[in-house]
Amino acid sequence: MRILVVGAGATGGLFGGRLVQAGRDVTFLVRPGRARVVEERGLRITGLGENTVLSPKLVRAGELSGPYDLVLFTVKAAGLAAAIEDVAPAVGPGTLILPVLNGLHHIDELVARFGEERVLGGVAIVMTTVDGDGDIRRLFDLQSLTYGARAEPAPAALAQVHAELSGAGFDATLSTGILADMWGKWVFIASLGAVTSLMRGTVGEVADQPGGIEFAEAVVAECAAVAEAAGYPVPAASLANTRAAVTEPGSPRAPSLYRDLTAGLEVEGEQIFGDLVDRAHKLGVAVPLLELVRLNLRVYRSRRA
Ligand SMILES: NC(=O)C1=CN([C@@H]2O[C@H](COP(=O)(O)OP(=O)(O)OC[C@H]3O[C@@H](n4cnc5c(N)ncnc54)[C@H](OP(=O)(O)O)[C@@H]3O)[C@@H](O)[C@H]2O)C=CC1
Ligand SMILES: CC(C)(CO)C(=O)C(=O)O
Repeated sequence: MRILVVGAGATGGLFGGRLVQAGRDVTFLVRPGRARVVEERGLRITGLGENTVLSPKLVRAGELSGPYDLVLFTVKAAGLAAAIEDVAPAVGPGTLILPVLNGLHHIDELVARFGEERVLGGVAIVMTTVDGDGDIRRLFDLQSLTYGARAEPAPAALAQVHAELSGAGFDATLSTGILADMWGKWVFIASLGAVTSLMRGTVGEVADQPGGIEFAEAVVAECAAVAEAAGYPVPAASLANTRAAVTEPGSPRAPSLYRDLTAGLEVEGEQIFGDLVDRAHKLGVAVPLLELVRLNLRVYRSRRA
């Protein structure tokens, strides 16, 4: 199976790198700057005692030949529209597309370009970043990828995709309820992102202040209410995990959105919070805290512009 990984950043570098290590036929679609770094240093995965150096196949936009069987989309939201056009020559009638972006906004864009039947749902649970040297640094011992068909019947090639992704050094799960999984992850990332980005602090820094835990719990309640109204209530155990993760005193936890924010980089504010607020309004759910986060990040983004 020919696999194209779009982007060799924090998520694409890790999952694509693991697939390369496992001997799968993987090519990374990269832009010139990233290509230079990977060609000079190799694709390096570091952190948690690891020092892996790989020399994967790279391809640039305009050099793609023939369709791939699986396209793993690992760009950030701001790069999605351009990446969709770059990757189009690699998508044929039998290609399946597996995006790992947070939220749900990207599904509509991918479906509009490539068709309903081609786009799977996906959830990545990792904590990785690209460091100053261009290496993929693992910050936490999490490596899991969950994917599945968003509607029945599932594409025939999905079983083969699952076989290719399995046994490659990360947890690979074929889900029969991927939309619910995506909503669950969205509630988690929006809760964690809202608490840390609005307060400009890690989970522990917020939880350690009077009122911090109550604030975080109120954020989780808003996010969960939207998911429930949308028809994807987060199971109680999963919600309890989310609540525990965002209220833990002393915890250094923070999402990639917070790392981007504190580094002065572009953030996925509209995709993670704005989209949730819009859906809440349509569903009649009150989300004053999420509206505040959206406004806060809009101000941040306007100052960057
Ligand atoms: N990092 C994490 O721990 C997690 C992130 N996520 C989500 O995954 C998604 C991806 O995030 P992440 O991997 O962190 O982002 P990164 O910015 O680290 O990586 C994205 C990569 O995509 C590349 N890219 C963008 N456009 C193109 C293009 N047209 N062609 C080729 N490459 C392109 C960028 O290349 P260039 O270097 O040229 O800019 C960059 O290397 C986000 O939605 C994020 O929220 C989900 C779970 C965990
Ligand atoms: C919260 C986390 C680490 C889970 O994978 C994530 O999705 C992110 O940082 O973007």
